[in-house]
Amino acid sequence: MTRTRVKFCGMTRVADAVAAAELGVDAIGMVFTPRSRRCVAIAQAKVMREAVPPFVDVVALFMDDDPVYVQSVIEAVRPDLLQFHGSETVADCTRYGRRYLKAVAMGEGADAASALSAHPRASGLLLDGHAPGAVGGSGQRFDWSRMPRRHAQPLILAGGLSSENVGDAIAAARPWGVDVASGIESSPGVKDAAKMHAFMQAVRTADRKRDEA
Ligand SMILES: O=C(O)c1ccccc1N[C@@H]1O[C@H](COP(=O)(O)O)[C@@H](O)[C@H]1O
Repeated sequence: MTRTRVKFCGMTRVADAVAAAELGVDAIGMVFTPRSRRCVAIAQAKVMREAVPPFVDVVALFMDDDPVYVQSVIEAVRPDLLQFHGSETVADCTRYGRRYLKAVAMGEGADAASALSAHPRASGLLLDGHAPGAVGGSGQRFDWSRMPRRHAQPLILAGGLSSENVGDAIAAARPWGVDVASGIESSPGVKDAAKMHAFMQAVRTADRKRDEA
């Protein structure tokens, strides 16, 4: 039975994190890079972390951030996974001794195959839309046919997903997982309960269609 994994990213409110967990998400993302509109304070992240039930992973997202800051987040929030969105090398990602996801920006002309092979130690690779000049989490999608069909590590599709297009994205790219921030929000960092619910429904419908095909 197909079960596309789901991560809701950019959580800043406890109620949103709890609602996402109740909907059955596999992971909740918190953004710690100060360059993001969704950057959450460590104190607030600790409260959210405590509210997330077992069997739901907490993912801490960074983008070329100072290692001292990254380490302070790790110690305070105790995330299950790290997610790196910048130009971090393997050494930058592995220095904390934690499991991590590495994002690959799928801008025009990006070579997905070589970008993916550059991070053999990542627990998963996240292929993301890339809007020139934007930081990330900007709702920019990419051509899903560019997503490799097979790879040694789990591949996660991100960028501009919403309840309206995630079914088509899953049918086209058959990702191991999907990740969404802006498509489930009313404003940056503020999640919309109806959009979160509709997104999960759309994923499960797409999974059923894959099994019936
Ligand atoms: O969400 C952010 O603010 C963010 C900042 C910097 C790097 C990545 C960020 N979010 C990640 O972007 C993708 C796609 O987001 P969207 O659905 O297109 O808004 C997702 O993986 C977020 O984790």
